[in-house]
Amino acid sequence: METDVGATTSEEANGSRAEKKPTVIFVLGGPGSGKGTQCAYIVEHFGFTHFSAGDLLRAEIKSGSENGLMIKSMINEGKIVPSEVTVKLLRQAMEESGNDKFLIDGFPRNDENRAAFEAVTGIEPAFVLFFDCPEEEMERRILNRNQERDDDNIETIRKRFKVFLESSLPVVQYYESIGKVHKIDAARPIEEVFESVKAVFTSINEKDD
Ligand SMILES: Nc1ncnc2c1ncn2[C@@H]1O[C@H](COP(=O)(O)OP(=O)(O)OP(=O)(O)O)[C@@H](O)[C@H]1O
Ligand SMILES: O=c1ccn([C@@H]2O[C@H](COP(=O)(O)O)[C@@H](O)[C@H]2O)c(=O)[nH]1
Ligand SMILES: [Mg+2]
Repeated sequence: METDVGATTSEEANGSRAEKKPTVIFVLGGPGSGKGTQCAYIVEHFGFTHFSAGDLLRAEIKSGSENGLMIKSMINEGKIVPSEVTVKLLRQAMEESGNDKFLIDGFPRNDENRAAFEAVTGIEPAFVLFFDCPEEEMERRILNRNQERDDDNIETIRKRFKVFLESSLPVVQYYESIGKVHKIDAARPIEEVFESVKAVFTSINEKDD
């Protein structure tokens, strides 16, 4: 069965039945803080489907889409791709997944992203995981990562850090102000970080029972 992401059913239009919205968790943190790494573990243990917004954008470049060149040049400059492009890709991926529990990694990147996602899908995140890590550690990790990403060079990394501080941290602060952030110390070994992540998911599952 397809997950209905932000669509309105005829019954809803009549006001007779509200559609159950999918559960979305935003996974935020600076470049190289370990978002993708931890999401892989969460998927294994808690049955979520993981979408990295960056991965979806890189796939869009590879697909030869008409937006490909624009996306490629934004990524190479560490800039934030327009919300309409990213939200469309996320919405499509969620609809096609067949799941109703999503980890959205590396999005929203700015306040406009956040507002566009909520307006288009009608979904607010259940909570936000924020991986907190010092810049020197993130830089070390990215420079040691061998994924052949065009933006994993020191010049673009510094631009990505600047954009993170100026545009993405305010989104985390917004969610903090409404009590939705679980902050994780990400400057520890992978297994230790996951112990803290696991504790968040376990306590939320217990509350739901
Ligand atoms: N806790 C950790 N300690 C040491 N290395 C780590 C840790 N977590 C992840 N790494 C490594 O650091 C690199 C970056 O991790 P990852 O790709 O998960 O980060 P990310 O937050 O998704 O980065 P980006 O925002 O650039 O996509 C990878 O090579 C990964 O293996
Ligand atoms: O919502 C998003 C996510 C990513 N981008 C662009 O992609 C790169 C790489 O993102 P990662 O999360 O590190 O994979 C990022 O620097 C942005 O240029 C985006 O525009 N919007
Ligand atoms: Mg990543």
